[in-house]
Amino acid sequence: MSGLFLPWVTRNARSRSVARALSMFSVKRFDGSAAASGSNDGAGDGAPARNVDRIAAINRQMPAPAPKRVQPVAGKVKSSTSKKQQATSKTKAKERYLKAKKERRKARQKAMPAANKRKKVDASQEDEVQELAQAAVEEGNKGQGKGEEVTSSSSTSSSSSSSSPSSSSSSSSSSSGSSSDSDSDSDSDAEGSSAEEVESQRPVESENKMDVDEPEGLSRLPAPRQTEWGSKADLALQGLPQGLTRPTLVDPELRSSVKANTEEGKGDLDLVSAPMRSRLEKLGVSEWFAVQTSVIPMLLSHPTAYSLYPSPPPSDLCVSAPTGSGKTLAYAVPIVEVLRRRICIRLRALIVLPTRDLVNQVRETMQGVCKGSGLSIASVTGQQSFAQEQALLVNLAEGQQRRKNIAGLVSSSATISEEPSAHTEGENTSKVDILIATPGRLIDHLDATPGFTLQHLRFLVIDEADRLLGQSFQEWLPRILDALDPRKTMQASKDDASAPAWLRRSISKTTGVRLGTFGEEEDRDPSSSPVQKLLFSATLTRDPAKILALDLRDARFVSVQQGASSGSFVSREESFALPSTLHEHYLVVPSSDKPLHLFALLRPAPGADREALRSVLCFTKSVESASRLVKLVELFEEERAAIRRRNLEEKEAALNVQVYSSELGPGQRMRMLDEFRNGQVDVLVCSDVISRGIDLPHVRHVVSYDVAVDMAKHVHRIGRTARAGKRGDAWTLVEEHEAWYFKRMQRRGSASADERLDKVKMDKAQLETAVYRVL
Ligand SMILES: Nc1ncnc2c1ncn2[C@@H]1O[C@H](COP(=O)(O)OP(=O)(O)OP(=O)(O)O)[C@@H](O)[C@H]1O
Repeated sequence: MSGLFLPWVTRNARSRSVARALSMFSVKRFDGSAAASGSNDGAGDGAPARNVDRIAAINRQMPAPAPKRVQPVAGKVKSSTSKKQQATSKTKAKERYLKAKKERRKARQKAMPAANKRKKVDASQEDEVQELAQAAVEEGNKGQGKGEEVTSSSSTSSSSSSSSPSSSSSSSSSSSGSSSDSDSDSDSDAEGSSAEEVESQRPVESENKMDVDEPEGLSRLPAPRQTEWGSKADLALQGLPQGLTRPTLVDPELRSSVKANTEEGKGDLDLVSAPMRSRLEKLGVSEWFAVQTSVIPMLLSHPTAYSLYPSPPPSDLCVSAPTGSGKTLAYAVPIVEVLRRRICIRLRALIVLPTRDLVNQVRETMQGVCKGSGLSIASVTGQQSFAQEQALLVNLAEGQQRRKNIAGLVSSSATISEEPSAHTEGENTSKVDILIATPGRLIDHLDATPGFTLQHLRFLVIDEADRLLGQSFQEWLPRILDALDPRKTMQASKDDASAPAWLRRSISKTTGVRLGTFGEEEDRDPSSSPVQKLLFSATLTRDPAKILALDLRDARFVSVQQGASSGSFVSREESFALPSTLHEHYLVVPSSDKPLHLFALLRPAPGADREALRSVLCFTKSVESASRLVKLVELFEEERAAIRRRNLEEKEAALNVQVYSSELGPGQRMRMLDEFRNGQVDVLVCSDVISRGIDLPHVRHVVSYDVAVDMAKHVHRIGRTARAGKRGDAWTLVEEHEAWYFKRMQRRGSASADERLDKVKMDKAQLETAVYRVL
């Protein structure tokens, strides 16, 4: 049944708000099964079975329909006359062929020596079978040439059917019926089956259907296959630096005290200064996490680590560590430790992040760590006007003023002609030591902010590197690399903290006095950039093309993952490590029952053996789905409250469910995150806009209402909980037709998927009770 048909909604006086909400979901269809169950259940309004169907009918509008494979129709329509003609012509051809074949064999046997005769008989029988099949095919092709339709050769003989392609398809078509039950497949394979077994369990129904109907003579194109990651050797061959093919593996359980190690001699982490330690302790950091324990010494123990223009420059570093494992401090602490010794302000550290929210978050962390160091920090994301950001970055007014003052001091003949333009790098008037930026806005400033330069950069951090390296807008990466290249910014490489280059030249010309420089500016090697590049992500992939584009120097790769200490790490090159405190559950559900399952998680039936989920971050596939889901949950809540009132049950607080989306203004987004942090919002529904990097320590549960499109996205989503060693639970609602793909994604994307994943089953009673209490 199609068209707008919602009899139960209009009949049910109690559900006027349901009808209102439904009209918002623009319900266009109410299919026969739901209507039938609504009218046949014989129960009054609010009967459980009927309500389940009603909700299912609402939800039918929510998920996008799964794409269907188009079945080829060629070769399907066959007239019975042509089939008979074909069968007759084939039989005759076969007879003719057999006769000729028999005669040939006899002649051969006569000519053969006696000893060989017995062996050859067997072989010739096999030949015969093959030639029979060949003859049948040839005959069929002749028929095709005459405009006859070709039928499957499986009908000709049992032996030939085993070798002909069409017969194999017919046998697989019979098996497709049994293999089509993807749900039962997903139910049964949770324990202990290998990745290969998963491959063999792939639902083959649609493929085999296509085989059955394919016209003979057309060879099928190979099925698309996902690119496999190469072995270490393969990666190395593709030009990946050696250091990246051999990761330094770090046990995620590794910890060390932030307090200075006074008893057992100096440890690597004792390189961290006392003021920094006390600062961290004030921030609640008493021990270093694994990624910090390994990365901080790597960055601070190099002989030239504290130099602003290290020569030789230290190695670049790529770090992959689970979500919530403390990667931000792993780079923030060494940066502040090195830069706190600087004398004059230059832009020395640039941290690039993919979103404004992440920039704000990292800026706050940096400000916390920097406090008392004298370093200045700024961020540019486009949230402020361009002019405001420029005013934060460079001190143009001061630079212009200085030029004016100097013009008065130095003789006019010597200075005015040499005075560089306001854009000259030599007149660096940076107001910040550390800049945190989104790539687009950074490029805008490189283009249009006079005096803004990256030539003094000591650290370039690319956080969420795999995501950023996948973005090419404004050619941000090559532009940054160009801005770092000293050969391209040579002109201003020897400026001075107190006197710009043009002034030094002018003064030495007129007075003969050579002005000194602060620090190591004079000694820096103009052919190589002092910048150390640091890449971080929980899902850092070593895609050679992207890595090579970064022009890394002697790069090393640190990977924090389970099994590293025991040596049991196997070379699953691109598998992602997950926090050990994360518990992952999934529910295989019919698409139409997804809201019911979510609601049953939020409002479990009385007596259910699990607690209601609160502090939930819920991911949907789009902003639109997020808004609709929020409306649906609100509707459930309204009805639930109404029933409780009528039943004189105790009043209970309604769930506060909100949408968080990029469509909200920056202020609204910040407010909403604050409310969520404070516990005012119970469920925050969002698309993948905050799946990466956002640190909301109180998030106890993550629900993937729609399955993530790939494992990397899944890892970032579920990584919003179980952070900093706390327990967290992730729940994924998997539609029946997605079950196989979900499991394959899990097994390919992370080791120990089978042990980790907990399959949750909700019986109908649990769902019905939940719904009964709603409507
Ligand atoms: N040594 C530590 N002791 C206690 N808390 C820490 C420590 N290091 C980091 N944290 C806290 O852990 C949380 C997660 O840190 P952070 O955001 O740096 O994780 P991450 O590895 O960058 O995660 P993601 O990959 O999701 O971005 C933060 O709240 C941070 O304050």
